[in-house]
Amino acid sequence: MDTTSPPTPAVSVENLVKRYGSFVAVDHLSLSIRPGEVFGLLGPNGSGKTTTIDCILQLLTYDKGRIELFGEPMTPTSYGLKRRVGVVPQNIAVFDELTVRENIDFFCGLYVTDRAERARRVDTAVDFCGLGEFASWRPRKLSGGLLRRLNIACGIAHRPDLAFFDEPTVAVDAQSRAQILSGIRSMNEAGTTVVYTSHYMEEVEELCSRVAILDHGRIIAQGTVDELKAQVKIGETVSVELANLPAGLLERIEALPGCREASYGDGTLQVRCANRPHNLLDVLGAVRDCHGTPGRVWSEPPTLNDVFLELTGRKLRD
Ligand SMILES: Nc1ncnc2c1ncn2[C@@H]1O[C@H](COP(=O)(O)OP(=O)(O)OP(=O)(O)O)[C@@H](O)[C@H]1O
Repeated sequence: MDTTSPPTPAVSVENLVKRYGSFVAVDHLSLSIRPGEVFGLLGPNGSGKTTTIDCILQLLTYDKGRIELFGEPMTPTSYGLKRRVGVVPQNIAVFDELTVRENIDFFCGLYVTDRAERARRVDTAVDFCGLGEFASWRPRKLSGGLLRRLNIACGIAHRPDLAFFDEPTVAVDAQSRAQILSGIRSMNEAGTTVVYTSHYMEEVEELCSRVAILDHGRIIAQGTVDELKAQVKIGETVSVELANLPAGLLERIEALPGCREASYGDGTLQVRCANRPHNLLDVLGAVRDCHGTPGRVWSEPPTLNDVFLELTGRKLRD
């Protein structure tokens, strides 16, 4: 018999309710984030992600619920706990009149008073976010990607045990995105628990050990990406290159038992399938019967985006 008790959660939220007037933005939400995880919080616009994070951080009052960090109740005056937390907000929050380094030093100084130690941590954060050559620049001269990296450096320079990243890669180029993601990964490897919200499913799939999907202020699914994929009825997407769409093929495909949705565009037939065997063979059989001449044929397993669409019925940015 396994007698080891589960580790104390880094974040525990029980029955959280937040109303704006009569509108319920967070509706009896409970979640538990284990220490050492990268936990993804996903949901369509307005589903309550930022509100939940702001309640956890005590930046908002809430109507009901219990919030604990590392086993201690989190309250507006939990200054000891707040020191252990880093926040990278969705909106860039830096001072225009300070340089890159001065900004990071200011935010780090809210938690670390020892000057020598603070200088070391600021240096590390500057390197970590690849801001070395821009350390003396003012924010208005920085590109969007560098500004995001500065926003991150300000949130994590004090080396928190728990870090919240609210859409940190919005509107950044591929290079900054890669830098941000690898930075978050190495922070996590060094021991920081990470809570991550994003509208980019590939990022979440790559980065997060567990995910919760929110809709209308409620958690509608929670688990590892593989567990979520197993919960829904979607299977692979089969794609077939066809120079022309033979008459009757789309109707024939749509009548297949495994077809959930079929479309043709840009010379490619795409069939989203149910989770059942022989989808590829069935699709190719229908193409052959309609005298189609396939070019390339490929099949992709379901993605987190497919899971999200099935569960919420919506694209992330609708
Ligand atoms: N101060 C406010 N007053 C009234 N309603 C608000 C307020 N702040 C947020 N809301 C509403 O609460 C709901 C949840 O908003 P929230 O910002 O938490 O969503 P989100 O999931 O973070 O969205 P996004 O992906 O767009 O950042 C939305 O319907 C929003 O309009």
